[in-house]
Amino acid sequence: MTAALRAFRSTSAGPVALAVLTLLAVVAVVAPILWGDMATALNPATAVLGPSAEHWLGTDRLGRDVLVRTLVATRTSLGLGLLAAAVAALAGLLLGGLVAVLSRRAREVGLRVLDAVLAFPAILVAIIVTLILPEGTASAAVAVGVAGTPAVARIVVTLATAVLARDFVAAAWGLGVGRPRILVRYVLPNIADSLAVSLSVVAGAALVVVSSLSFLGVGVQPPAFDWGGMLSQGVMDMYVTPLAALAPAVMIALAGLAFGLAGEAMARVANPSVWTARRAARHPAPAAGTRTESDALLDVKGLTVTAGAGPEAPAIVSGVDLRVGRGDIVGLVGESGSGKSMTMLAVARLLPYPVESLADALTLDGHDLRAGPGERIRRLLGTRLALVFQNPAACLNPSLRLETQLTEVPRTHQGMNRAQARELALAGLRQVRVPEPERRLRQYPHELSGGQRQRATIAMALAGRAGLLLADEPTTALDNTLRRAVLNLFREANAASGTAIVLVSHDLSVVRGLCDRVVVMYAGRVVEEGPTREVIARPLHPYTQALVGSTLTMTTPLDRPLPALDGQPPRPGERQEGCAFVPRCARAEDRCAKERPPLRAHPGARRTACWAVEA
Ligand SMILES: Nc1ncnc2c1ncn2[C@@H]1O[C@H](COP(=O)(O)OP(=O)(O)OP(=O)(O)O)[C@@H](O)[C@H]1O
Repeated sequence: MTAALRAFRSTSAGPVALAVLTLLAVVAVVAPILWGDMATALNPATAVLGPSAEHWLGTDRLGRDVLVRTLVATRTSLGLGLLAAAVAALAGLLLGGLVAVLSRRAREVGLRVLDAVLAFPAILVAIIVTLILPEGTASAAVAVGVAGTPAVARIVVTLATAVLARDFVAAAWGLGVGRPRILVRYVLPNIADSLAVSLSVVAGAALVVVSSLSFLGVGVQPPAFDWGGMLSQGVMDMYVTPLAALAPAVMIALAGLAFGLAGEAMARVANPSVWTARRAARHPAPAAGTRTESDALLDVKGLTVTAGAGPEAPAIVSGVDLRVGRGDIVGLVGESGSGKSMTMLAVARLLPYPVESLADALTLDGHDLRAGPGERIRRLLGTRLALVFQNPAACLNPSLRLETQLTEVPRTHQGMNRAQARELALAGLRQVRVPEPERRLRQYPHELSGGQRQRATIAMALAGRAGLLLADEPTTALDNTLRRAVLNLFREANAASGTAIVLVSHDLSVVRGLCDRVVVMYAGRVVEEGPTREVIARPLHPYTQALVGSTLTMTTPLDRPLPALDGQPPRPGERQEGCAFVPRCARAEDRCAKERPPLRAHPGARRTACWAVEA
């Protein structure tokens, strides 16, 4: 069973929808074979009878068994509903896709036309189209499909417009990729999940509208019959045999509801953060926020991060220990892909799907964080942990003004009123040297430059006065002067409020200027750690030596190129048994490829994982 199907079934609506739809499908296949003749056989002698042992739901005015006819009508009703949904989906997809990739002005016109058509009730449009189309059972379904097309097209345009605004599509336009290809290769795959959800709801609605047409007498024509037609006839004998109307009505409601519930379950599957969070909560772990004995502010032991669940999932981070005391400033360095960001995201419980984590210990201020994103954990992380990410756009809500975002934490967690929180936000923006801070507060994130957005997120992180700041490449988007100013701010926050900081960087010079201690990661593991000055002055691990050797310092001779480390680190899933650095290591011995060196202690509070370094 795939993860998605498992997830579908794990929702409360999923199993019900699945069971009802399966039952309906079986009935649609089997009932016409078993009772097809019985459902149409006329018998005036048994007309309009109430329920009996022979006719459980009674008979209609032509003496036909209501239960048998209701079951046999399942095939026509479901078939026509699905046909209508398929027509609406296909035509809507084509029309919506076409409008979405038009030039901006033409798209606006297309949208207004769609909105105007949508103002007409779909059933009216369906009746008009039915009258135009040649008579036949499928005509009603096609008419309902045509009537549903503008609604699907509108959904497609809305979803596609959001994708078209993303950077990777802009890059594709820039490379000269044509409109049809943009639509098929770039837009459709990225809206498929949301679209699938909408289409299952459309299928339910289409079934109801097809039945309504038959009820009104313009849909399925006798001798063919569906639930809508049966309902129409049943209503005439409502006061004698109410079940003749009730049975098809219940089936229409049941099928419509099942499609709707399937849509809801699919919506939850399309948003994996919902169900992965639930699954995480089921992992055996201590109760949320349980206090432990650890005296460190952040204590991570044996952290493993995998790209997916189960023993086969490739390990991104393996057995990382990270201890941060109150007021400590720790640097986390390593090449791109070494797992620095994943370690940070695991601590903040923000790993993206399908990445998962396990740890022997994961405590913040003595509270166990492993029990998943419960309310207590969320409050704990919200008050004691602040985050600055590499990509500032990802941290700011595009639909809220800066003022709302910057004042949220002080108002929620520090009990400040609006004016006090605004003053604090202004001071924060001035500290990070954002020009015209009053005006900026009234602006939305898209009105700021990338560097200004980054500084705003730093101001936001510092405003919360959290005990621990996780900063992932916080100065990458900034020029040299601003970089120094931001690092000074971190230093001041640390000195004034004792804020502990974990600074993720691939730039050793940034770490050297700020951090007391440095942790070096390679291929998802810690390979060296110790006091920053000591590690940089006398690196023990061959990888750290290469890293230090390739960093520009005041004493670096400028007449020679900087030494660079050849080769690439192994990717997750490609890592071998022994030391992952072996293919690039000049000091590798036989043992290194077979046995992974453990992190061993060395004098001066240092640790390194290398067989070539004397213990
Ligand atoms: N969503 C994801 N699913 C699966 N693997 C992922 C995902 N995101 C990242 N990875 C993998 O995790 C590994 C570590 O990534 P991570 O972002 O932690 O590295 P990093 O050391 O922070 O690098 P950088 O300095 O480039 O940010 C990479 O090899 C990457 O391919």
